[in-house]
Amino acid sequence: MTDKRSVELYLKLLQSGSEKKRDIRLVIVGKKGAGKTSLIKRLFGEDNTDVTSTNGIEIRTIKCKAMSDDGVWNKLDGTNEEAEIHARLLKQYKGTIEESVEDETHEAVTDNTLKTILYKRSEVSETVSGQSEIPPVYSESTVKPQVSTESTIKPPVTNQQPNQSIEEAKKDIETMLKSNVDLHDKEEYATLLLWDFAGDEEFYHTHQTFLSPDAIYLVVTKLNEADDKEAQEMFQLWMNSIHCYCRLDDQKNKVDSNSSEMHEKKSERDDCLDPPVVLVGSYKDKLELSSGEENGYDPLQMCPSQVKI
Ligand SMILES: Nc1nc2c(ncn2[C@@H]2O[C@H](COP(=O)(O)OP(=O)(O)OP(=O)(O)O)[C@@H](O)[C@H]2O)c(=O)[nH]1
Ligand SMILES: [Mg+2]
Repeated sequence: MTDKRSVELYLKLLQSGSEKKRDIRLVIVGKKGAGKTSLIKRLFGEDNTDVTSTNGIEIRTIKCKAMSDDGVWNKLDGTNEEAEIHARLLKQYKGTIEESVEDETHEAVTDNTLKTILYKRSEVSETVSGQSEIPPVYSESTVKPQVSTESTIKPPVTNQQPNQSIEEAKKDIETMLKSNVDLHDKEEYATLLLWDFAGDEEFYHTHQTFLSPDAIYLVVTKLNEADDKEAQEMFQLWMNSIHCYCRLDDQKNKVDSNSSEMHEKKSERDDCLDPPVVLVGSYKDKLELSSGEENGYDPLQMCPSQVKI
């Protein structure tokens, strides 16, 4: 961040390609001691007998593989970071690699692929800026150096010679091509991010920074406190905070104090809660049920009646 030219270059390069985001952020919120961390541990089959209170936000990253169409995510074990990076980069050039494999030796594949990648890169830089502002990686035999005195962005200051960069790029691509990435693999790498929030009120002023519409929320509430006014207010606070960040248009989401209008809008909102919230009732073991309730127990009935969920 201290090298201004590198930042500009990086921002320009970001415009030269796009990728589908396959991350899901699951945010777990609720009042202090509601059982958020215990719930996560339980969901992942971990021991939850000795849980300590969360400080700030604890983030867990769970790597998965997912088919784009069936919605099933399978958890991956071990480190797949390198394979993931290789797959993400090579799949962009699937067609080129396959064409090259058909008529060339492995050596030529690398050269052709590299040529195409480099060519595409300089082509993009022309398209984006109207002039060649991004200093392309080049090789004497393929693409001519395009960094001239007219370039508005100079290459970042490094000790590397241009040929050194191209050699390193070649080596990287060779390594990737040898890494057995299955270009026909229909499953894509995906990441589940679990954000376990601390329930302390001291952290509530940070909500605006961390709550976003690009998440699914688990709101944890103690079932044995369903009649406690303070607990109800806290629960409502979480629901309101989350839905401050919805994406649906204002008309559908605005909670109008005018009651007749509110009832009309309420039914519309019922169908399209956004971002999605899953309500989890904890402390079921501490519920004192009367004899009639024991068999027909409905956790949703325990939710404070005036709370919109
Ligand atoms: N009896 C009972 N105890 C629970 C239940 N869930 C959690 N606890 C206990 O409640 C205490 C607090 O649980 P945590 O999981 O740390 O709660 P938290 O919501 O993560 O708390 P903070 O991180 O401080 O906001 C722990 O001692 C847990 O063992 C439950 O369903 N029943
Ligand atoms: Mg916790």
